Amino acid sequence: MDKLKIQGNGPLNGSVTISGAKNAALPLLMASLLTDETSRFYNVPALRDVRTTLSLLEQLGARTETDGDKVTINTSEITNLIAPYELVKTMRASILVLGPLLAKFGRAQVSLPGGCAIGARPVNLHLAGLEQMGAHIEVDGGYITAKVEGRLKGANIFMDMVSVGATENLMMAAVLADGTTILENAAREPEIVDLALCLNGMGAKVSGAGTDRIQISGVTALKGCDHSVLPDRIETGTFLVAAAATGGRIRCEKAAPETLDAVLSKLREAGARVECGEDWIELDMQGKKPRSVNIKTAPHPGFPTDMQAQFVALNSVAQGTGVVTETIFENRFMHVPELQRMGARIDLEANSAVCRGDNQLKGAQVMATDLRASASLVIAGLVAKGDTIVDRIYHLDRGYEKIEVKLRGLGAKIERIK
Ligand SMILES: CC(=O)N[C@H]1[C@@H](OP(=O)(O)OP(=O)(O)OC[C@H]2O[C@@H](n3ccc(=O)[nH]c3=O)[C@H](O)[C@@H]2O)O[C@H](CO)[C@@H](O)[C@@H]1O
Ligand SMILES: C=C(OP(=O)(O)O)C(=O)O
Repeated sequence: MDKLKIQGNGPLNGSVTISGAKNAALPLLMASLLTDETSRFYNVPALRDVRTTLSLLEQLGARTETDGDKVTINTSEITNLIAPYELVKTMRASILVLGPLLAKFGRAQVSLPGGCAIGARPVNLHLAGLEQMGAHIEVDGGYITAKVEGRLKGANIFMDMVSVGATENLMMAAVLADGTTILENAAREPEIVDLALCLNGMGAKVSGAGTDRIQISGVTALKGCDHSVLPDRIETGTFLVAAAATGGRIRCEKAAPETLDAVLSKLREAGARVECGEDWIELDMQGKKPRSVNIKTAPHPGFPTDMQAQFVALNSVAQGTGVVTETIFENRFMHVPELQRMGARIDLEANSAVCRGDNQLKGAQVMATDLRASASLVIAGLVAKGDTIVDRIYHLDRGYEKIEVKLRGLGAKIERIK
């Protein structure tokens, strides 16, 4: 199993190119199931989750070709409508084949994703929305079996929690439904806007994406697409926090600053000078230590839960005390005990982490437990005195493209140990 060895060596400095967003790429690739034609995607990140998605699509009968960051998918011969446990257990986003398969082929069988390190993560909203659109759904033996007679029917769906995945699944189901679907209390994440943009490019009629009310007028068929994946706002935020924690100065190229308002505002509060252009962000700590910040996660445009762990690492070395409150997932503080092993002074109180800064972390052997927890350990390793070994980095490889290569480009001493 690969590990990362990090030797804390001062401020990050330089320029880094941001990859396409994992959380945009996964639903976009699944959307190729909605057409018989060929779809072409650009700026697709080379990630484990993308490879898993392509394997899943291939199992269903799609033909895929990857050439650098371009992925071509032909879905003219989908022969299998089952997403098996072996793949779904490694990537929860596999549930996103359910809406497209049901809308296009009238049936699908998808393994229940089950819980994961950060929480239970049920899919009740996905299933309830599809049922409202006329699907008959059974859950048995760990599998969701969904069927519909003829086409799905447009419906007015109110989701009583804001869910990114349910919004995406129902949006993809609704584009081929008979009639109009309204999704109320929809998630407003930039990745949903990107999906709507792609679907409209395929001939769908989606409006309101980016607001909490999305309207979809169903059409009978969609064509293939040519779509470039949105830049990864979480990868961008992770590099910016790493630079801030080390007192450094970096420039993120090919980024999407407009998707990062809440994160940039917290970085400014932490004392960073942040400047943005159309597709770049520069952060400069001017050699200073960051100040601790208080954070409360919330659905977009609130502060993203996927950036929470990185800010816990930042607060652990910043000046003063910062309180980080997690409101989206019930178990997303798995990084805290590992950071404590490096000397971080953090108290967990209900769903808050009270981080006392003014502290020098020390390198240690730590274990990655989930994707963003891993990122926080890497950041801690960059500011710690001595060597840090991060184990189980397969979590990191799900969502960060060549993170050690990119960090080395910024001057970090980090290597992958096979
Ligand atoms: C691949 C992808 O895009 N993953 C992102 C997506 O995950 P994902 O789409 O799984 O997250 P959701 O937005 O659905 O989850 C938000 C909350 O709603 C709950 N819930 C969700 C669905 C449901 O049917 N019932 C239910 O109770 C979840 O348990 C969680 O507490 O959004 C999360 C929240 O921004 C991010 O952390 C993930 O990185
Ligand atoms: C939780 C995350 O991803 P996923 O929903 O794929 O588990 C994440 O990207 O931080």
